[in-house]
Amino acid sequence: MTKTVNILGATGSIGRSALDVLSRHRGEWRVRAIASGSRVRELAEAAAACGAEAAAVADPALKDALAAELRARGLATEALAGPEALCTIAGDRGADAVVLAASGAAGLPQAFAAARAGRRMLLANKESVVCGGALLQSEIRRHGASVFPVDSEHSAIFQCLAAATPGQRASAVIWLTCSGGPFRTRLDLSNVTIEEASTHPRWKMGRKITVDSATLMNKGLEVIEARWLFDIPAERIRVVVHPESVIHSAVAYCDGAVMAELGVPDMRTPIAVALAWPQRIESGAQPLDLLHMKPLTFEAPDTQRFPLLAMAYEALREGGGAPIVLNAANEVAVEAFLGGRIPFLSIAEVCRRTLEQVHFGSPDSPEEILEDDRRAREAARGLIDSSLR
Ligand SMILES: NC(=O)C1=CN([C@@H]2O[C@H](COP(=O)(O)OP(=O)(O)OC[C@H]3O[C@@H](n4cnc5c(N)ncnc54)[C@H](OP(=O)(O)O)[C@@H]3O)[C@@H](O)[C@H]2O)C=CC1
Ligand SMILES: CC(=O)[C@@H](O)[C@H](O)COP(=O)(O)O
Ligand SMILES: [Mn+2]
Repeated sequence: MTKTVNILGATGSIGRSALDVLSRHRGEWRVRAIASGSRVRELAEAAAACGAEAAAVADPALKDALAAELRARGLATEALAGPEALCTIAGDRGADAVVLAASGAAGLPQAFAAARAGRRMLLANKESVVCGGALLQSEIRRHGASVFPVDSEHSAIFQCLAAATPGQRASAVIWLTCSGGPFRTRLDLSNVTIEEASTHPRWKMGRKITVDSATLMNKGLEVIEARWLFDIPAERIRVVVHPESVIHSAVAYCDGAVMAELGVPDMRTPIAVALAWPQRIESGAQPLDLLHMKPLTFEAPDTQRFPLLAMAYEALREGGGAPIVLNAANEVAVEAFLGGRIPFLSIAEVCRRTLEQVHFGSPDSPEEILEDDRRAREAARGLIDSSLR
């Protein structure tokens, strides 16, 4: 029988890769609904290509524009708009799976909606795991939802842990691999350009995550993501720089065995894993040719030049609202950097100062998380504005 899937963030890098994988399995999978932030033309094009029954934009003011784009392509796709419509799509019990691939904390309500509806969650949006913390995990368990990580490292860890017993997991150590980003060997980061920070050495991704990889904040977010997705404390999560991005992460067991997942850097592989698990399906990714592979190298991350990685560990240790504050400050600072308002090095500085300034306890609801997120953003923007005066 054909299965159905909804995709949040369908116009983005992950969303397009997911549509590509699905297009190879039209007999088994049908796309039911897709959603994006504001780019209505791209969303309508995606609807035309995948035949979605409904399409939604987060911006409520764009409903008519979306409807016009759909009509212009002769589509009967229903046009929806607004954050509630996106949550309805995320929690749609008529879909067998939902791909959560919005960028940033904007994806948080969608993750909670999917969790509360007990969905099969194909989870790319790491910010929702970072901000949702223990609360999101408890909602996932309470409502019988299941999470299949799409983030490449977490997909690797998921596969390396798949056969582990609870006893084996209890002492397992996660090796989270990190490309090192575009500035791994660059000593002076004071004159980094937007273009340089927006070019990843191995992966083609959205702009925000690409800058996060350049600051190593991406790895910091991934440490927090791994802590919650695998219920493993920070002390047993280690980061290793592996510039070739062939080993996507590894798990070390107490007997000395280390399980790793390898592959070419292509997000269609983790998407296919998440979609089909425990089966495996063709993804379109090239096979890894072990005979012609360059040497694999490893080094320790430099937390002096890239302090955001250490800040993420600290935020995790501090707990409460600290990861929410760090994430919010980072989103604001990255946006300011990409807008040409602050230099690259100020991203970490804005995060550090916001963490010093703003403290919240553990949130009790997604609404409280969003309120903490809003207040942290306000503080980060204040710091940026005062630094520009
Ligand atoms: N790209 C990658 O290879 C990887 C990405 N990830 C994670 O996946 C997520 C998506 O990343 P990526 O695809 O690169 O990002 P992109 O910037 O390429 O795409 C972001 C998507 O989110 C949509 N969007 C924007 N605002 C909202 C909103 N309020 N609600 C719903 N959707 C919204 C955008 O729509 P619009 O086009 O209309 O703006 C777009 O479809 C991030 O959390 C990232 O960290 C994780 C691992 C790898
Ligand atoms: C593809 C993916 O999962 C990204 O998160 C990628 O890992 C970024 O690479 P680095 O953050 O290691 O540079
Ligand atoms: Mn990743």
